[in-house]
Amino acid sequence: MMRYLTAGESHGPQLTTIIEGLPAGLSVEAADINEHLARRQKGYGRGRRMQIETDQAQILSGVRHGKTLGSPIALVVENKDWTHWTKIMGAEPITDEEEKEVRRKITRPRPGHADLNGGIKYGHRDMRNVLERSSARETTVRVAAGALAQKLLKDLGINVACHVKEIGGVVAGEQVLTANEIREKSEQSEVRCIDPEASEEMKAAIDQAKKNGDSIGGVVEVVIENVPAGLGSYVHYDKKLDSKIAAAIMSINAFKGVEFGLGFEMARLPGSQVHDEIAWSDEKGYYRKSNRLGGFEGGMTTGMPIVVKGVMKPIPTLYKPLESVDIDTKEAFSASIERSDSCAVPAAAVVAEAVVAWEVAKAICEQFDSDRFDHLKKSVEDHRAYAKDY
Ligand SMILES: Cc1cc2nc3c(=O)[nH]c(=O)nc-3n(C[C@H](O)[C@H](O)[C@H](O)COP(=O)(O)O)c2cc1C
Ligand SMILES: C=C(O[C@@H]1CC(C(=O)O)=C[C@@H](OP(=O)(O)O)[C@H]1O)C(=O)O
Repeated sequence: MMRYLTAGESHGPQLTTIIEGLPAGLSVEAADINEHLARRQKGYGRGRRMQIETDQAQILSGVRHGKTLGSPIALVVENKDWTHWTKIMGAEPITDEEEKEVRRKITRPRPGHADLNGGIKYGHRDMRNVLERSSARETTVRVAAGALAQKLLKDLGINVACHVKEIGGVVAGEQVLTANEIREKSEQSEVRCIDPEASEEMKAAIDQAKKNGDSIGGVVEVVIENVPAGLGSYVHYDKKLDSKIAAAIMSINAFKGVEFGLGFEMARLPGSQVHDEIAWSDEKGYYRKSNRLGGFEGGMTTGMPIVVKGVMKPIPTLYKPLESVDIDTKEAFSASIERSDSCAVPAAAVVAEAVVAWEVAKAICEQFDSDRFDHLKKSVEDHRAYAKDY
């Protein structure tokens, strides 16, 4: 089974992930990962931290001469910012005097961040201990793990893309494009949006929010094309692949909702305008005449593109902070102000792409012969041929 763990604090020395279960013999190089790390760092609306970091993955185990070994893969990404935080974030004990000097204790929790709940849960009186791990800095290594999943999918002929549909109420116009076209067009936009006019309006909305000391959220979409039909299962609740993808999206910091295909609009439409008619052709085998369900029926892939959206709430840290309470004095205060992004929706789209790719790759490796990549490829090809003529 494919799985990974991550470790690391936002201002600690590095982020680490250990990834297990990828087949042996998959071609992988650091460049495959770094491409996605760079994409995640980009995007209009990010704060100063992204000018400090240049995220690069070091592959420490599990890959030899450009091929996976089948053994656990350890990846690390350094935090360049660590050099400014060694005393504040170091593991070694410090004296009371040193602590007074270096500590930036957080006692005024930010509404919408993990500060207060995390402090109560773990008994921390300095909510920096919560912030450091609840920070979306951790998504760096999730994108690194997702990059390996994306490499596996790519080598099986499965294309993955993401783009931004909405920021701060500005909605991109609808376009019918392939995953590769979405990737190409969205990468040309500073907000990762395929509609150039909406891109400019989104940037203006971000500027305005920043000027107001406020933040804005939005909607991202992930598209995965050429997925084999029948991934996942209907036989048990925990085997439904759409539910795993939904959980993966919801696990991204600040994500509050998920939709497949027409999503919540389905509530307002009759069945005849929601379900996708089934057809068969010599060339394609079974297909759907539309893809309003976003690639899933019964917790299983239909073979049509997976189309999933996630909504990101506005960033919680506000330069004009909301009211909060100091946990030492219980007095009302403005919440802490930390260096912050004003909008991270374009970056979050890349994270969404990575976590969805991971779930799809994992489902493939669970369903097919996956100790060796060459066997996996053959097994997927055989299944495609079988499903076509079923
Ligand atoms: C890519 C990305 C960047 C983020 N940047 C910030 C930020 O600069 N400041 C902030 O307060 N929250 C930021 N967030 C959101 C917080 O991490 C998130 O709101 C927090 O962990 C609380 O979790 P919840 O919103 O899921 O409840 C970011 C999220 C993502 C995905
Ligand atoms: C570091 C990243 O995002 C961070 C996510 C984040 C948060 O609270 O989630 C807060 C900010 O961190 P800092 O306080 O160091 O400026 C963001 O920059 C990153 O995406 O790599």
